[in-house]
Amino acid sequence: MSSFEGVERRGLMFVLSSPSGAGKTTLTRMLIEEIADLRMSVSVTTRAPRPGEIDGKDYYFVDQAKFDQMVANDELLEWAKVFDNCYGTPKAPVEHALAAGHNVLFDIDWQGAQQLNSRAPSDVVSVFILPPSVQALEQRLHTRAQDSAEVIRGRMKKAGDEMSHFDAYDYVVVNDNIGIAFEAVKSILRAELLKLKRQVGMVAFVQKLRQQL
Ligand SMILES: Nc1ncnc2c1ncn2[C@@H]1O[C@H](COP(=O)(O)OP(=O)(O)OP(=O)(O)O)[C@@H](O)[C@H]1O
Ligand SMILES: Nc1nc2c(ncn2[C@@H]2O[C@H](COP(=O)(O)O)[C@@H](O)[C@H]2O)c(=O)[nH]1
Repeated sequence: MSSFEGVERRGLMFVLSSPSGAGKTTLTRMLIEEIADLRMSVSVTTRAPRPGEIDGKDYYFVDQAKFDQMVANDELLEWAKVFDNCYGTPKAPVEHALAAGHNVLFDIDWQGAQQLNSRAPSDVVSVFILPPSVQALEQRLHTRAQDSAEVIRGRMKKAGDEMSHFDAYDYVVVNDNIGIAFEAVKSILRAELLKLKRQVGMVAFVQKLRQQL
């Protein structure tokens, strides 16, 4: 448990999903920079690193045998096959962060969000990020300039499938202007952190206030 203005709080799992290129990596980086007490969950993947990606920071890059071993050893909180590669969330760091009262941020697909939701429904807050248009989505994938034309075509093909799961999320944000989308996502997180059920020390806090009257 952590403490916020003297009141003990329970950590939450904040999940962002979107079709590839809608902007969740950008938003997660902005959130981590600005919000204290928020820890990024670093996933394992069998995908090859993109230029500039750092092992242990952006992902843990592993081969299929290592990934399968992690699944068999129950080391992943959730995992899924996305665009022909495997991705998963290492369990131990998330459990340690939550136990220490931190909030944990996840950039995962709809299958992972579904698995987290069924494990810990009251601790998960999920946000689906949409692009303002299909043209903008494709443009962003090209501007990012980190995937081949073939990979981009594949991701655009699957964007519709990913988007069809928007209604399983708690919130939906259209990322047109990045500043506005960031403010929206931040407001969601701040409001969720103030929910009474997460401020587990509030009963004691109010009792103390009343005793002083
Ligand atoms: N509101 C925005 N307007 C214009 N460009 C944006 C906006 N948001 C993000 N981008 C750009 O779009 C590209 C894709 O964004 P990002 O990598 O964050 O997407 P993603 O959803 O994490 O994709 P993936 O699922 O493939 O990892 C990046 O180059 C990013 O700088
Ligand atoms: N279910 C999970 N999905 C994950 C995880 N880590 C990332 N992802 C999702 O995969 C796609 C592709 O990511 P990219 O980095 O190759 O562009 C994207 O939708 C991510 O959100 C994970 O641990 N579990």
